[in-house]
Amino acid sequence: MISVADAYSIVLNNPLVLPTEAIPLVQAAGRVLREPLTADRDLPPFNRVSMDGIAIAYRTWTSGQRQFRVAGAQFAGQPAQTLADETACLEVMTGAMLPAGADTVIRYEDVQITDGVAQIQIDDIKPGQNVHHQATDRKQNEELVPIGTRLGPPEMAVAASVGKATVLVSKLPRIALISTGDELVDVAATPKPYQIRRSNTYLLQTVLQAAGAETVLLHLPDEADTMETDLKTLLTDFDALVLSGGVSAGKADFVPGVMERLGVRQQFHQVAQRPGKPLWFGTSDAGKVVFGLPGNPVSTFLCAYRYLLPWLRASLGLSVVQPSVVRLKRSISFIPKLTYFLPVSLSVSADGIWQAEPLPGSGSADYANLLRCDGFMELPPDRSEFAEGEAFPVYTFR
Ligand SMILES: Nc1nc2c(c(=O)[nH]1)N[C@H]1C(S)=C(S)[C@@H](COP(=O)(O)OP(=O)(O)OC[C@H]3O[C@@H](n4cnc5c(N)ncnc54)[C@H](O)[C@@H]3O)O[C@H]1N2
Ligand code: MOO
Ligand SMILES: [Mg+2]
Repeated sequence: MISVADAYSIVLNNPLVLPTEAIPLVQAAGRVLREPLTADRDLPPFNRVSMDGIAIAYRTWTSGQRQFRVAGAQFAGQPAQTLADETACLEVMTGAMLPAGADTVIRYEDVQITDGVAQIQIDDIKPGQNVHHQATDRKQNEELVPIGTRLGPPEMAVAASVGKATVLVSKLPRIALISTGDELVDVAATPKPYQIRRSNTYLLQTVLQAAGAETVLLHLPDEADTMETDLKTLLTDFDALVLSGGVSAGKADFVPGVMERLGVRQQFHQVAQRPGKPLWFGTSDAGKVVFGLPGNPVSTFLCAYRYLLPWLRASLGLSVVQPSVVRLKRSISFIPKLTYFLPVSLSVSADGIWQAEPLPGSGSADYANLLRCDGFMELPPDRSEFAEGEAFPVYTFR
């Protein structure tokens, strides 16, 4: 049995090596960049007028001039005009190029235009005001967004503005989510008294799709030969397999043995944790990855958040998300020498500090208990009493 830390580093050291694909930017939201985004032009690319008004040469203001003949108008989308007569002004619109010969813009709210003459009505203007000067924000050829960044709203805006009509991203991994167990029936079925509906794969689909993977939900019966035949094909068709069930000590727990026969190298089996002790993890020479999650739903759930999700993020080239550290709202004890992942609900105390209410439920098959929880608090294996006010990492799933 290995520690949580060792299991976690083995999992993170075996990410998928995902190929890249060039896709239209309009389909790329949420995908992970595999090329840097660089500025093809200065940002902004020209001296951009930032207020509707008039443009003048500031030195006329300092010489005492307050009235300006309106010599024309510069609109956004037009090449820059020239203020030929510096004692005149040009009307300018937001987003327009600042006309040559002008350097300062006064808003319409601060001028009175009558019969083609603009009268400035404020006492103080600054040189260069209301102009968003070229290259103020970023310079041409500067790297704006590094490889390994997920394309969120700001990144999509920048990608569009620098002209990335197609963008190189990590191919979405194809992951088979496979429940095992003869007691399990389909969601649409009416279970017999000794059957239950298979819920784990729906939970796993929710976790993985949100993080950026293509998933397919499958089910295998407790038959070693059928499992071996089907899993052999699935290993070819998918980048990774996530099984739930069939990894503990039961006579129908065939996953480890079948994986061995299929040449998937066991990286570890059993972790010193609760829930999730029977966790199995393996890799194949062809670069495929297999998670054998313990079947108890809370165990599947915890292993998905503590191991599978960080692994998917690493495979996509994303950085690791650190858990938040939260104080216990009341003391709790846990005797076994295992890392305990305690279901908790989170709230803010009167003095504005996040706190965690222990909600152990009735154990790792009590998936309904998770409905009132926000995450799992990780309690270390080398002690059994945890006091109110002590702070520990929490893996949130909300
Ligand atoms: N003698 C021992 N027995 C067990 C041990 C052990 O160390 N020694 N480990 C316990 C722990 S911890 C867990 S977790 C479970 C894990 O067992 P398996 O991974 O073999 O899972 P199954 O036996 O197939 O199922 C366990 C439990 O979960 C239910 N289940 C399974 N799949 C689903 C699903 N897709 N949706 C909903 N519920 C599911 C299944 O009906 C069983 O009740 O082993 C303990 N035993
Ligand atoms: O992994 Mo188990 O979930 O502790 O029951
Ligand atoms: Mg079992």
